[in-house]
Amino acid sequence: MHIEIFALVFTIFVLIYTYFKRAHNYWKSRGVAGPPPFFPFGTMRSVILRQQNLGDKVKEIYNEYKSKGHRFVGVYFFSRKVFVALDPSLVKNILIKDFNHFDDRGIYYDEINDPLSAHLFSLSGPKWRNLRAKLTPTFTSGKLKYMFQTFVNCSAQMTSLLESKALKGEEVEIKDILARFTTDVIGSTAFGLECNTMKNPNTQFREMGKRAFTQTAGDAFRVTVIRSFSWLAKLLKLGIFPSNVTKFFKEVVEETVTYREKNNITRKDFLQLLIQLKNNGKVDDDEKLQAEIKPAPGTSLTMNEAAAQAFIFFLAGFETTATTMSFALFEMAQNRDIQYQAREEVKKVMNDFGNVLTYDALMEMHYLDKIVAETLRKHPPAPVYLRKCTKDYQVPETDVIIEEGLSVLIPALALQRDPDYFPDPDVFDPNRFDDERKSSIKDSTYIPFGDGPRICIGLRFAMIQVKVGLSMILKNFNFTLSPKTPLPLVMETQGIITTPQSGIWLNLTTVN
Ligand code: HEM
Repeated sequence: MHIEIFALVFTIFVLIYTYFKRAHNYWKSRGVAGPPPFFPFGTMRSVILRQQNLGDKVKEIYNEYKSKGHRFVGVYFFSRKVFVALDPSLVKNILIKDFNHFDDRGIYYDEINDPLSAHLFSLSGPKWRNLRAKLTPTFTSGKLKYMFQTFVNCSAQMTSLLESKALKGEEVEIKDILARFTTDVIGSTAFGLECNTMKNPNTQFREMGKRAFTQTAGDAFRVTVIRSFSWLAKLLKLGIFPSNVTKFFKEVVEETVTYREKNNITRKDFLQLLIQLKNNGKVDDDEKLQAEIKPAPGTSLTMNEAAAQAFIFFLAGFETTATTMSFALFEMAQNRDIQYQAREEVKKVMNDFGNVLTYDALMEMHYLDKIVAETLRKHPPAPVYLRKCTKDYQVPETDVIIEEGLSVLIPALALQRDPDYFPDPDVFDPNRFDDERKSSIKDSTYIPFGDGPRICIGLRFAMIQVKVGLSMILKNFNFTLSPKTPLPLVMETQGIITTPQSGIWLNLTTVN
């Protein structure tokens, strides 16, 4: 009996091993270079075991293979094959020129059992195209101007909290406070909730937001099943996020929409625009947000679809922008002349606008724009991102075919830290984005928001939020790096967004 069990286990092991061996021969047999794969992790052992950040690992591979003259490489996550584009012209083809071969991300969604998963980030094909067309008008500068006061109100609450800490001489972990600021902004604009996490850091909204970004062992197992056996995930009705998280966000949207419709309430936020899409199939022109428009049949959003978009705005928007502001402050804390110049600009512009932070004032802060651009170059929150090949694609000037169904990885961090494109890449130099120098940046080497038709839809919203947060801090505080911040920064090894493991600690003093 023991021998039979042993034989069975042995046979299963041999079968799995053979399967992996064969899978791991894929790139070599096609003449595509890449790091040698090992059973069972493939080429990403350190990332899978959470010993290394994905962005850093890809940068390591990029540097090694680019220096050997390769324009692309093949890697494996377990047995999953991933094509990595190293050459900017190839990146440009994938994101822009030959987009019709790569218009999907290959992210699992299940409209029926997990309606919140069917959002703009995960949808593909005509469904994505149709939704993108509908949502694009919600991000025009006119609509963002309309919401601007919400950004300012939330930043004022943040400034009061920072002031109380500064006056007590307390060090602050700025990433946490900025995440509360961005949670308040998105909570208000996408869900219509006054979260006020500055006063109450443990609101259910923030807790649920944090839970969505934390991966327990159970979550990791569920996500692995979803990624590897999507048919089984659909059968078992598994969702990407824990069910209490999706239930919470779905109910918030449903309750707020019902309340607004019943009481005829309108507000200047995304949710109002999503309600318009639900009822009318399109958003109103900027000047007539409350006007009646005849519904265009079959084009409106359902309640679930509206909730899914609010959910992705929150997921894609709060951590990315908080991280960007944190890194900008980290760099300015160490480069005091840059901090000084930025503060002088903010003070001057504010003075010109009667000491009120308006949308137009923000647009005049050009040095701050360069600081944000350089922060996103040196510390892109999304160090890599994925596309899925939807139609076989022959890599130009080669015989290599990227087959339909394969994942394609874009190494944003590696390109943006490549000394061939950005000399002294580890130096924080906002003047790289001066008008004349900016025009010489090679195409597709600076891509913190992606590029092409699937470029980040929240780009302008993000820039406004980041600039509002930074200008309020610069105007009100001088800041230095606390010795509590470990140098060099150590990045989290889990999650896709680059974020410092021990946070960023600052000492603040008020500006007179
Ligand atoms: C600094 C902040 C942000 C960064 C660095 C960032 C970065 C990115 C990147 C790299 C992509 C993928 C682009 C591609 O595949 O070509 C993306 C997509 C997306 N982002 Fe952002 N993002 C930021 C803020 C936001 C905000 C504030 C929102 C919403 C309010 C948002 C919503 C989205 C959505 C919905 C997509 C998917 C677009 C589509 O597939 O059509 N992002 N973002």
